[in-house]
Order: sequence, then structure tokens, then C-alpha cells
Amino acid sequence: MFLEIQGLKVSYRSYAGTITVLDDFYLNMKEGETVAIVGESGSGKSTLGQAITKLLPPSAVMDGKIEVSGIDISKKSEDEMSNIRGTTMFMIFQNPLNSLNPVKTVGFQLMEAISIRNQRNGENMTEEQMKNEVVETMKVVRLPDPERILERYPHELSGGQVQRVVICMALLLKPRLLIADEPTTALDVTIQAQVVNLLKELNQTRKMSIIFITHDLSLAYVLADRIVVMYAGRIMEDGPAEDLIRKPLHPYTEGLLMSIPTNDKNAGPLYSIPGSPPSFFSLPKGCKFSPRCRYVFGKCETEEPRLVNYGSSSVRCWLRG
Ligand SMILES: Nc1ncnc2c1ncn2[C@@H]1O[C@H](COP(=O)(O)OP(=O)(O)OP(=O)(O)O)[C@@H](O)[C@H]1O
Repeated sequence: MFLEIQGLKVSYRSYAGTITVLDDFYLNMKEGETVAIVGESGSGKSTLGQAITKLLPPSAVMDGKIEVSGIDISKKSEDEMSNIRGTTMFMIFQNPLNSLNPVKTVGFQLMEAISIRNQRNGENMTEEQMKNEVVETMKVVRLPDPERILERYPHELSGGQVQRVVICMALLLKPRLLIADEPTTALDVTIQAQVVNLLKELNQTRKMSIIFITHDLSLAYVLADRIVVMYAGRIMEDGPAEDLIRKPLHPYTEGLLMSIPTNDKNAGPLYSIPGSPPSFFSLPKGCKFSPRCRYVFGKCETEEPRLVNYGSSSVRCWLRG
């Protein structure tokens, strides 16, 4: 397996107490696979990305095993991790400006990315060859007028341009795993579609494995081979994208699907899942989704179901045994 996560648990300590925002999390990913992690705000998606890249804040306590390409990241020092982060994996943050240095020009940072790759792979490129590749890659991500953008500082670019610069950086580094945390939230809809198509292309042409973190189930479906639906820090359902959309196994997935607007004029009012996600300070006792579930029955409120295999999917729901 290319990425193996077993029994991952992450808690944050604060003056108000400790909250466990990821619990009993398992994920196996093959090289070249695209997995979307879907969930509402606060379900623990970004925490997962930060745990994989070992970028959790000091207040976080992590337990469980994460192996990327056979490397157990818990055993790696910060120096080793910063090397792994630029090579084996790369994370695009929710705010792409966080991935760039505000006091260095875009050109400097993209040239730095390609020289890191050169060093890693023992490539012997001249300055001119590197510059040409940077400019070509900027065209791939459809950044207009590369020469002008190379001289700019990140804050001088639009949100869409910053996001493309970060994706361009990922392309130049050629990591084996790209973790993209809501990379399209700050973008308008047409640009969103372009970025998603670009990621799809990268996955297909460069065999780059992608973890795509989003709250948008439709975007997840467009991009991913597999979708993992999270709720209150737990996996509720994990399955092939097509199966999960056509035949959802978990009532939460079903609710998310029913909440997507359709263009059917005869459709009734748009459904929304009643209630709101629980606070991590007072999680319900049994199934964490039970207070909002339309199929809830006795056991759901007292005992938390385990994630069990169900055909080629897995699901955490008493309805599925
Ligand atoms: N550094 C931190 N200290 C304490 N609590 C935190 C910290 N970072 C995140 N949390 C809490 O952990 C929970 C999960 O947050 P996380 O950002 O992983 O969720 P998310 O699904 O990515 O949400 P969003 O889509 O809004 O970013 C939230 O309740 C959040 O308030």
C-alpha cells in the first residue's frame, strides 16, 4: 500500500479541555489513486491532512500509525520531514498563501522548487533549462503572462493566481502524493472547474496520488476514484465514488446527496439534514450522527457502531450490522 493509516486518533488540548477530533481513522491508498475526504466544516478533514504531513500544531496529540511509501512518519525528525514534504508529499493548504513565502517573488520560489527536485533526483539542469520548465509549467496551469507573474510577490496576485502558483509548485516538485485541502473554496465556479480538471489531468498523466479534501460531494465525485465521508471526526462511509453516489450505505451520505440541488423543475423543496453537527466537547454517546438520523433506533443512541466492510465499501452504521 502506498499510504496506510491505522487507528489514527488526534486530540487538541486547550484551556477549555481536550477534544478528540479524529478517532478510529483507517485509510489505505494505492499509488495513483485519488481519494476525496468529504465532510461538513469542523469534521476533522484539515486535521487529517496536517497529521499525514506531520504539520499538526503543538497543542495536538496524535496516536496511531501513518506510513507513506513504507516510511513511518512518526519516526521521522523535523529535518527529515521537511525533505519528505517537498518530495514524497506536498500539501496545498486551504489558504494557498500559507504555502508561499510572502517576502520572496513567485519566480524565486518556483525556481527553488525545481532545484529541490533536481537535487533529489540528481538531475543536472542548467539555470536556463530550469527557467524554461518553470515557464512551461506555468502555462500548464494556465497562468497568463508567466514572465510578469514571476516577478510578482504572492500578495500582488489574485486568489486564483496564487492557487495556480501553488499547484505549479507541486508540479515542479513532482511529489508522489498531493494533499489538496479545499483548494477551490476561494475560487469562483469556472476557475474551480479548471482547477479540478487540472488535478484530474495530473493524476492521470503523472500518476500522482491525490487526497482531495472538500465539503462538496459533487466535486468529490467529479475528481475521485474513492470517497471517504467523515462526520464528527469519524469515517462514516468509504467506498468507490460511483457506488457511494448511486447507492449510499450511510444515512448521512444519503442526507448529503439529497441536499444537492438538481435541475429537475418538478423536484420538491431542497432537503437539508435536520440539526447541526455536534460539538466535540459533548459528542452523543452512541452513533455520533444518531441525533440527526431519520432511521435512528434504540441501539444507535447507546452504542457506537464500528466501521465494517460491506462489499467493496466500509460503513459505520447499525443498519448495516
Ligand atoms: N489548533 C487547534 N486547537 C484546537 N482545536 C482545533 C485546532 N485546529 C482545529 N481544531 C478543532 O478541531 C475540529 C476539526 O477541525 P478541522 O479544521 O480539522 O475540520 P475541517 O473539517 O477541516 O473544517 P473546515 O472545513 O472548517 O476547515 C474543529 O472543531 C476545530 O475547531
